[in-house]
Amino acid sequence: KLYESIADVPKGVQFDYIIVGGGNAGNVVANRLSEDSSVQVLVLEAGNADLENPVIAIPFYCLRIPYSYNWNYTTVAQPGLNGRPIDFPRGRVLGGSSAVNGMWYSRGSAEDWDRYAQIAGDSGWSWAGIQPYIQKSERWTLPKGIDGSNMYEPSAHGTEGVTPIGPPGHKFTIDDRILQVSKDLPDEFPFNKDANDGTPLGLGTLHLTVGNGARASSASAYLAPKYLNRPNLHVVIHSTVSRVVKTGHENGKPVFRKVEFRQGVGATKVQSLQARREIILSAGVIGSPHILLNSGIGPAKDLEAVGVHTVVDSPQVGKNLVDHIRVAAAWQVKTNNETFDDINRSAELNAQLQQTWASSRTGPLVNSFGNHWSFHRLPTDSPAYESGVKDPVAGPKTPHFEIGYHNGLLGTPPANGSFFTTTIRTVAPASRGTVKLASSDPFAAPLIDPAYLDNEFDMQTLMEAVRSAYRFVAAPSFKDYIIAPLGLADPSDNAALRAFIRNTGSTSAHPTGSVAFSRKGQPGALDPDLKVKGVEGLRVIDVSVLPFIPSAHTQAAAYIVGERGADLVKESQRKQ
Ligand SMILES: Cc1cc2nc3c(=O)[nH]c(=O)nc-3n(C[C@H](O)[C@H](O)[C@H](O)COP(=O)(O)OP(=O)(O)OC[C@H]3O[C@@H](n4cnc5c(N)ncnc54)[C@H](O)[C@@H]3O)c2cc1C
Repeated sequence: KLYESIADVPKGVQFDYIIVGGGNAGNVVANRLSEDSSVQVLVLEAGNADLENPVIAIPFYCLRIPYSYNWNYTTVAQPGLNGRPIDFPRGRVLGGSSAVNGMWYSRGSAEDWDRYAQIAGDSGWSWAGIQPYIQKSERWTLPKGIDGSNMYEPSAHGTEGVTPIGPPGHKFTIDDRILQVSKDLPDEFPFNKDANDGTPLGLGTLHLTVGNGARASSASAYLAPKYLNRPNLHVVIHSTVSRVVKTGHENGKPVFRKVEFRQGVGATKVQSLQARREIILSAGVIGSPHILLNSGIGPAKDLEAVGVHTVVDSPQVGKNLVDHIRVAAAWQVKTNNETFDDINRSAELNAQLQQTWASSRTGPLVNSFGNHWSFHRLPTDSPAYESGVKDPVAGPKTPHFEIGYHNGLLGTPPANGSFFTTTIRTVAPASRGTVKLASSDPFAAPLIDPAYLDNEFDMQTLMEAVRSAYRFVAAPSFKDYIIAPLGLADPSDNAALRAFIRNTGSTSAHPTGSVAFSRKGQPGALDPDLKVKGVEGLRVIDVSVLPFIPSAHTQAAAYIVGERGADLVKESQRKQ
């Protein structure tokens, strides 16, 4: 059941598992662990639960989601972005970032996952090893009126899982023009029917976590009423966890089976709860390392610097933060009343479309903010290879960068004009950043440093990616459509291109890696079974566990990590 307050949970229940964070991965874990009716599962989520709010439920409004559903983090000043600190969004609502994201669903390359397995020394993390978890999480669903041919490879998709996933449900006239580029420029933009089959390179139709025209989040899917009604599943919102607390020693290691938390906005009282088996941190790439550091599990030197007592010196906690740096390039296009700029500037049109959405779940509001993506390798003669930085991709079939295609301006357009935008991101960056404590106050925001563009490899990748986007709009099928670029005039002017990237670069909101796994017995934050090294009773299950960022949008990884993480917990339980 969903509770507003811990005081409402039936008295006397002893929780076997306490999951911190009812986000993307956390709700998957909660669902799977509560399949066993003999265990009691508690989820503590800091945010509220607001799935019916149209701004969350209507896919097209994903760029309008207000700050009240967000942790409102800001990075530290980024030297690679000309000293700018930037917004760093993370969902703070039941469903976590899956309730506020753009819903694009991509798994990365088979090589990404095979590298995880190799790092972990655990074939369960390989591409072959994760297939059962993809099947468990995915329920491939074609939207009304979409036949889906040329949009996916059926053998790569599960139809029996929990989360509805499918191609966009509304076709724009520009869609044919975009796909025509794969015929105009087949060497650079080869057609790829399905980027989710382990080989993402090429241009094709993207996939979305949308079902019956509405956003599917881990809350709407994994906490659907039939699951939330289980008598052994308890989800409490408005509960911000500050620390895990040592409760004793087992096997010569400190045990952490207690959480401290505050309930409600502005509350000062700290409450605590103990789990019989495990505490599972699913608080995300910032929340999970933040809680560990607050608890004295982290690099001793950094903890002492802010006056936090070290319980376990774990140098890798909070290290290895990686995100996909991105820029957006936009063009004014010949007006055809077909771009979504009109929706973004007309309240009247919005009202009409909302009615259509509500009555038939059709129309442009069933889409996110783009229908196509393309994934690319750097050319073999790229100056990136001369940068002295090791090529960060997982293998030869893994992309270095991605271009997303958008049928309008992202954000509020001017009063007149129609636009086309590309979002351009490195999907295999070399940069590595940190999450650190700002102070010993466990409720103070941590210091977030993604270290964007701190190396020439990433800069060269993004420069090549921007040039590629400009070549895209110069393709025969596009060039009659384009009027003029809005920002950067000429991407062959290297100085201007660098300045454009440093002045406008921002987050893709895909950070991973801040509590990463490594081989058992090797330095690192977690073992391959996601247990915190050097500790008993404590695991992390969210995208912070991935030692490299996947060459993909990261929610698919959250579902996969959640599914496999839950199985690993069950396996430990069986062994006990
Ligand atoms: C704006 C935005 C757009 C994105 N777009 C896409 C996209 O289109 N496609 C894609 O694949 N990915 C996208 N992503 C990324 C993707 O959504 C995330 O990588 C993924 O959902 C992360 O899952 P997670 O379980 O690791 O963390 P989250 O889903 O962020 O879950 C963490 C949860 O823990 C809670 N929490 C944190 N700290 C505490 C605490 N101290 N106490 C209690 N609760 C706590 C949070 O409120 C949250 O609910 C986007 C992300 C954002 C923010």
